[in-house]
Amino acid sequence: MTKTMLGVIGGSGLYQIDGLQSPEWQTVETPWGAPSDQILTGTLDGMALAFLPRHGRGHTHTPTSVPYRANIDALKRLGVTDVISVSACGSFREAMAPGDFVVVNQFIDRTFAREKSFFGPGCVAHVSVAHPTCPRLSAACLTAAIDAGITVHDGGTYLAMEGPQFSTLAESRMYREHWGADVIGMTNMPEAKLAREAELCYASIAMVTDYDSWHPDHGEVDVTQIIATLTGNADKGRAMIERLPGLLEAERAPCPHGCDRALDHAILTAPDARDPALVARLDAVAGRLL
Ligand SMILES: CSC[C@H]1O[C@H](OP(=O)(O)O)[C@H](O)[C@@H]1O
Ligand SMILES: Nc1ncnc2[nH]cnc12
Repeated sequence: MTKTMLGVIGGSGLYQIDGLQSPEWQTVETPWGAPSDQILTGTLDGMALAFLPRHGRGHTHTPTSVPYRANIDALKRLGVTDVISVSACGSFREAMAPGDFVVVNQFIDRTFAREKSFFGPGCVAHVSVAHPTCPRLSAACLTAAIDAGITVHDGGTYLAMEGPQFSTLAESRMYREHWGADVIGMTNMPEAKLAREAELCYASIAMVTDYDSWHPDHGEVDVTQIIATLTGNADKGRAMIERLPGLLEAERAPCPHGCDRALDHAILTAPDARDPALVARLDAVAGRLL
């Protein structure tokens, strides 16, 4: 049995968390370059936790420039078993109102300018992302949010766009009316896909900050308004995270949904045909099998 270690990736407005015992900002190097920032490690109610601000402290990374591979590799390298992704998002549903949380369980990936896999020529792998989030970890987040008094929606489809500009009105209407998306953001992809490749359980908690541009009564998206909503609700995210150690097993049984075994039958390249340099870079992500 492995010990549970939580990894929290904080999105816009969540650049640090308080209340950790033995907090330490650590520099982690990876074969994929530097993560977005140093990683804050410590314990929360006896459970090891690593926190990484996705855009860096000071918000220096754009959604496109976030080093997604380095971030996931660094968390895995530190021993993280379960990743909680916290993000801001726009809403396509009247009922998913600003300030509400959504436990995302599906994605439509419309990003196109990012490295999306740890694998490549010389070590080819195909993992399933049919169910891209971990139901066990998502259920714990849902309970934590309810316990923290947050209005939270159980399940939702997150459309990941490239950005950094927000959507046009026509795109917003198309995603909402024809594509069945519930929320929109710029960062959960390829993060979720990479977490699956790295055999990490992944849950996504999206905080609604706006109604994108489709809503007749709300006008267009305005980043000032988004930040105001985020700032006013930042404590909710922290309150949810604080409750997670009490809801997760300290000693981790194999994930009932197989997240931690995602690579079992995924690597296609024959052992003698593998590129040694790529295999070396995969030490943290796929060292279990390579
Ligand atoms: C601050 S508005 C746009 C920005 O906010 C979201 O970031 P994150 O997902 O990291 O919370 C959105 O995806 C954009 O990157
Ligand atoms: N409407 C929106 N579109 C894309 N990303 C967002 N992040 C917060 N609100 C957003």
